[in-house]
Amino acid sequence: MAGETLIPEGPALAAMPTLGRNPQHSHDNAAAGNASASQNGDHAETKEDRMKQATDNSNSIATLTLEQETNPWEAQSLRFDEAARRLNLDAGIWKVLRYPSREIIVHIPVGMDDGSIEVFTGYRVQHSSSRGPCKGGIRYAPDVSLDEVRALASWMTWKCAVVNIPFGGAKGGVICDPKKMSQGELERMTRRYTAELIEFLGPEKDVPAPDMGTDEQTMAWIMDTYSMHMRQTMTSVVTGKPVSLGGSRGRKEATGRGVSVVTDEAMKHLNMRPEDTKVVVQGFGNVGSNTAHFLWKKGYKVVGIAEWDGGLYNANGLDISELLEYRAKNGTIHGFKEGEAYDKDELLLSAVDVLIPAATENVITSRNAAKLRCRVLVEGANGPTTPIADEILADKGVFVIPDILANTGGVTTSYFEWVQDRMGYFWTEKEVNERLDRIMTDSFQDVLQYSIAHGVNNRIAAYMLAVDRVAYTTKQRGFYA
Ligand SMILES: NC(=O)C1=CN([C@@H]2O[C@H](COP(=O)(O)OP(=O)(O)OC[C@H]3O[C@@H](n4cnc5c(N)ncnc54)[C@H](O)[C@@H]3O)[C@@H](O)[C@H]2O)C=CC1
Ligand SMILES: O=C(O)CCC(=O)C(=O)O
Repeated sequence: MAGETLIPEGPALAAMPTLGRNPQHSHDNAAAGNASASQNGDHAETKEDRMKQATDNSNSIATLTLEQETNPWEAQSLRFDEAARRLNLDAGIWKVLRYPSREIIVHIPVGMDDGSIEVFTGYRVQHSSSRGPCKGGIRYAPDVSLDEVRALASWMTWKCAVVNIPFGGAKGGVICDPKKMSQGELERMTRRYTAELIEFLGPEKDVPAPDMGTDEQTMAWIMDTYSMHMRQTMTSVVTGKPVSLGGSRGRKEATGRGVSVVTDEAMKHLNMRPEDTKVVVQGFGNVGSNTAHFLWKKGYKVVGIAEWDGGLYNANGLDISELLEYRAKNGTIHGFKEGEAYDKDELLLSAVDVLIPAATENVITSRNAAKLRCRVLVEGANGPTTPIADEILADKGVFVIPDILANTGGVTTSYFEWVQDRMGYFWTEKEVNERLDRIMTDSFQDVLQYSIAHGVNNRIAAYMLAVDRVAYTTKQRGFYA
C-alpha cells in the first residue's frame, strides 16, 4: 500500500452529473469547488502545510502508526481530505471545513454524594453552522478526548448534509464514568455543564441530543437548566427528550430503525433475502438493541450479539424480543437461555452476511479487518472502521454502509423533533416513521448512485456528497463579518 492514496483515482467530478435531491442544496461542482484558491488565510502556514501533507502521497495511510490509525480525528481528516481532493475543492473552503469553527473546554465542579468535590472536564465542539444550527449528541464516557469530540462534531456536519437536513455539526463530551455515578451526581454534573455552555447553546445556535452514556433524562435536565436561564420553557434547545417534555415519538428507536432501513436497501441492491441473512450486532445499547429488534422483526436471523463483557450466539437466530425482556429483568444479556456464551471479538469474525458494529470507534482496524467474513458492513456506531481497514475491506469486496449514512436515523428524527417543538404540533409515530424511512431510503440511493457515478466506494461517496453540499452553502454565505 506504500505510496498509494486511500482510494484509486476516479473520474473528475466536474464532469459528473449532479445527484442531490433538493435543488436548493444540490449543485454542480463548478459552483462549489472550482473558484480560485485563497492565498491569504490567517493560519496559512500551518494549515496549508497540513493540507499539502494531506494530498502528498508520501503521507500515505500505510505509514500511520496504530495510535494515528485509531485516532478518530485523523480518520475523519483522511476521509475529508480524500473527498476534498476528489472534489477539487477550493483551497480556502478546504481550510474552513477541515477544522471546527469553535472548541469549548469546561471544567465542571460537582458536589459528590459523599461530600467531596470532583471536577470533570467537558467539551463542546462546533464544527460547522454553515447549513443551519449546530447539531449533535453529548457523550459521557471515561475515555472521551478532544480529538474524539472533534471527529464526532465533523461527522455530524457530514451526516446532516448526507440526509439533507438544515443543520451543521457539533458534539459534546464529558470525561466521567456514568455507570459509577448516582442519578444525583449525574444531574448536578449535567446542569453545571449546561450552565457553562449557556451562551453557546440554543434552538438557533446549537442543539444537543443523546449519545453514548446519555439518555432522555439527561436531555430533560439540559432543557430544564437552559429554560431556567432563559426564563421561559424552550423545548427545542435539545432533542431526544422524553415525549412528555416535547420529545418526538420514534426518536428513541430512530437510529436503529434507520440502520435497518439502509440494511434493507443493501439487501435489495445485492439481491440478498432478509430471511436468508445472518447478522451479528456489536453493542446492545440504544442503537444496537433497536437495530437488532427491527431486523429481527423484518425476518433477519440475528445470530449474535457482542457486548463489552462477552457475546451471545445462536446459529438459528436469537429471539430479540425475548432477549430485550431478559435484559430488562436481569440487567445483562448473559445467561439468556437461547444463546451460547461466545467470545465478543471472535463473534465479529464469524461467518455472517451482515456485521453491524453499534458500540464504539476503532472496532475494525488493520489488526482484524482481513479476518472479517461478512459480506456487508453496516456502521451503526460512529467511526467503527479505521482508514487502513477501509482499504482491506475494499480489497475483500465487503459492501460498506458508512456511519455518516447508516446511523443518520437518529439525527433525522431529531430534526423532526426540533421542527415539532417549534411548531408546537406533534406528529403520530406513523408519520414520523414514514418520513424517516423515506429519507433513509432516498439517502442510501443518493450515496449508492454517487459512488457508481464517480467510481468511489460508499464512504468516499458519502463524504463527497456531504462536503460538496456544505462547501456550497459556505461559499454562498460569504466570509465577511
Ligand atoms: N444514540 C443515538 O441516537 C446515536 C448513536 N450513535 C452512535 O452509536 C454508538 C452507540 O451509541 P448508543 O447506542 O447511543 O450508546 P449506548 O450507551 O446506549 O450503548 C452502547 C452499548 O455498547 C456497549 N459497548 C461498549 N463498548 C463495547 C465493546 N467494546 N464491545 C461491545 N459492546 C460495547 C455498551 O455496553 C452499550 O450496551 C456510538 O458510536 C454512538 O456515537 C450514532 C448515531 C445516533
Ligand atoms: O440526534 C442528534 O442530534 C445527534 C445524534 C448523534 O449524536 C449522532 O448522530 O451521532
